[in-house]
Amino acid sequence: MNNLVFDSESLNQILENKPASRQEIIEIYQKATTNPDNLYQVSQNLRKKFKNNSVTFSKKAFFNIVNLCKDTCSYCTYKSEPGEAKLSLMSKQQITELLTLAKKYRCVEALFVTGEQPEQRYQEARDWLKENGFKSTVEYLIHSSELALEMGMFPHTNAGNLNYEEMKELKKTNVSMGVMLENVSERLTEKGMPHHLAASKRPKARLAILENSGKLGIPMTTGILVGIGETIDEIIDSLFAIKQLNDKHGNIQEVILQNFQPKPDTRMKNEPSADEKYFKLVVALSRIIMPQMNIQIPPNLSPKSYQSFLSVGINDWGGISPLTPDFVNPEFSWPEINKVDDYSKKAGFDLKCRFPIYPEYFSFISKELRDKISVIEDEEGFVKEEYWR
Ligand SMILES: O=c1nc2n(C[C@H](O)[C@H](O)[C@H](O)CO)c3cc(O)ccc3cc-2c(=O)[nH]1
Ligand SMILES: C[C@H]1O[C@@H](n2cnc3c(N)ncnc32)[C@H](O)[C@@H]1O
Ligand code: MET
Ligand code: SF4
Repeated sequence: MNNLVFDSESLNQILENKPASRQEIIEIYQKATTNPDNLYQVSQNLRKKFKNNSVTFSKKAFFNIVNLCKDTCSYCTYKSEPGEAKLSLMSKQQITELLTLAKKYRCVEALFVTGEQPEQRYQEARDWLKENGFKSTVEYLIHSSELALEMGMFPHTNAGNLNYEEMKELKKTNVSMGVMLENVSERLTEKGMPHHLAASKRPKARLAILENSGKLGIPMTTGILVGIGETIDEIIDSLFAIKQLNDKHGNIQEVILQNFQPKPDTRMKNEPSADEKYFKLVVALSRIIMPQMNIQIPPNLSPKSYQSFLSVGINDWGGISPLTPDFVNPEFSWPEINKVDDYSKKAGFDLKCRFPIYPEYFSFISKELRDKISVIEDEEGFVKEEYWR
């Protein structure tokens, strides 16, 4: 590859004619490590071209349904053991109470999160299910999703590796679902690596889940956890794996780029958080690998600088909760929506409140769900201002 690739105009041309190849992306990255400006220019142009001047977010409440988990990821502080203060086993009443409160705060999304197959490993989880009248966590999620819909909120479930039948059931009530690929690298599952004790994070398993979501036509959120000891090649391979899935099924609605933050009670407590320069390069590469994709970074994980990511390619802030903590990163509180609005405006962008499902994917869901959205959507498919401001 010659120096032309580094020139932003030539880069643009490459992307006009055909998608960038893996090898081109590696070279673009290498050159950008000394001078990232051209790369940023191109990612910003693509972002403008496909996403205009909008940046979106989802006004959500985080339902920590059950945080017992049969797996152990070395970076995770969400997972709890029985008896710990942070253990969460939400009762039906607690779920109803939080839904009621979320409605008062004018939330649109109910984000349901669980550990991985908790009842497979913990008697406490089996007892909890029994007390609430359910045979499985998924059955409980189906019930919770129905409750959310009844109260006028839209469920988005991220319960890790669900099987085809389970996802098919949840599709009836969930407008979208999520599962993070994290990374496609087998190396990260080896001894001493972050996914060694997490069978559900084996790349083949995660890719199979995403493949199933494609077969089922579920609008799907996935993404990469950046800064967990991966190489840039492994990041690039992960991005191409997501692109390939989406080229096949067209159901990947957004890619979350989540920057690792160390947690004191985890094996990775002494590892540094993801380097911001590196993280920004990953954001920009994601935009040029998938020019039309919705690309999200969580603003709470870059509290001092999140607005600067608008100029390297992102177009979404993900879920922002006015009432619940981010149970995955509890030390990082959500910015106020008004602040995010101000910062976005100052950077030249209009903040819009989206549903958990993006407007481009409305045709994927049932008429029943579609009708529920249409009551409060504006001409562009976002949430009418009067429903969330
Ligand atoms: O508040 C959070 N929301 C998380 N979300 C929700 C996300 O921010 C958005 O609200 C939804 O994706 C809506 O599209 C996730 C969704 C996924 O599908 C997979 C992983 C996450 C991770 C988080 C998270 O760590 N914190
Ligand atoms: C729910 C999602 O949160 C992300 N996640 C888990 N632990 C951390 C951490 N320490 N820092 C940043 N993100 C994390 C993973 O990507 C997981 O899939
Ligand atoms: C905090 S992670 C929540 C979802 C699931 N346990 C996963 O890792 O994908
Ligand atoms: S990230 Fe998800 S699968 Fe991994 S330990 Fe945490 S809850 Fe379990």
